[in-house]
Amino acid sequence: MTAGGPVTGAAAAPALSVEGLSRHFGSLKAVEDVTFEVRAGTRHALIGPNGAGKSTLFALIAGALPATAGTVRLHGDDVTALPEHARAHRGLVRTFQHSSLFLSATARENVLMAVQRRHGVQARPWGAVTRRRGLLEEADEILRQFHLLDRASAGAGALSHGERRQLEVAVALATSPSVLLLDEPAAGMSPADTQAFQEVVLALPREVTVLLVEHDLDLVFGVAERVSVLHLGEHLITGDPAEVRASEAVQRAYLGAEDTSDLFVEEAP
Ligand SMILES: Nc1ncnc2c1ncn2[C@@H]1O[C@H](COP(=O)(O)OP(=O)(O)OP(=O)(O)O)[C@@H](O)[C@H]1O
Repeated sequence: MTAGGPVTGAAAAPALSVEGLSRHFGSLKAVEDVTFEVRAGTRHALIGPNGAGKSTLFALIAGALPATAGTVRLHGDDVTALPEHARAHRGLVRTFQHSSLFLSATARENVLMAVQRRHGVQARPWGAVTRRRGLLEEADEILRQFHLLDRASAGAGALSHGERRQLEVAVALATSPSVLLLDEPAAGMSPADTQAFQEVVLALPREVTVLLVEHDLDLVFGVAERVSVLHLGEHLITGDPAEVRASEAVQRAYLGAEDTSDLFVEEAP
């Protein structure tokens, strides 16, 4: 395994792949023999009805939960044995469903701390944050991309729910990930916040591959170029949105689920 990045010669490898990945809880097969790939540079969504195994699979990919069987590869490199922080160090970075921000620090300080970590500068959230001009400018540029520059001096705890979710992605992006895992970002968001968040995801740089686990199918079909569907722990299909919508197996899996109608409504032109 090569430390610090993709394996040389593996340029054609998918950004992320899972092969035969399983996680059992006693006799419950929460994730069972799942195999799919996330191509480099794509916005890829993972969906499925309640209890399908999405959160468990996400935790296996991030390294928060050990697999019962199978392999996780990052840029072709087997990272299955690595803990979450080591995967993050290699560029596989997740945002959390529950806020991971320093709520007593400002929006700018939150991004600055992530920028500092990337540059190997010691960050001290409880004290004065080093204000090196270049790092500060970098942090402000990220805040600008996320339409948060005018909120830079606000405490993260004073931001609206939607702004906080955007700040979480800004903080993750500041660590320069190659694969960004977004864990149900629209949870608890208003439709307007979800729309703003969709624009943020669409504006992310192409060097960053995005894997999104999300219940809000408007957001999923608004951003995803590829979609993987889980059902009862098993992988049903990975394809482009039209293929997934047309899949009878997917239609059967969603039958009776409240969000079925959304799944099959054609996208607005
Ligand atoms: N720590 C655990 N111990 C035992 N069973 C678990 C555990 N975590 C998840 N499960 C079970 O695994 C199955 C898949 O759960 P998971 O949360 O991964 O599904 P999900 O698709 O994310 O569901 P939802 O959409 O409702 O969040 C469920 O039956 C759940 O009860």
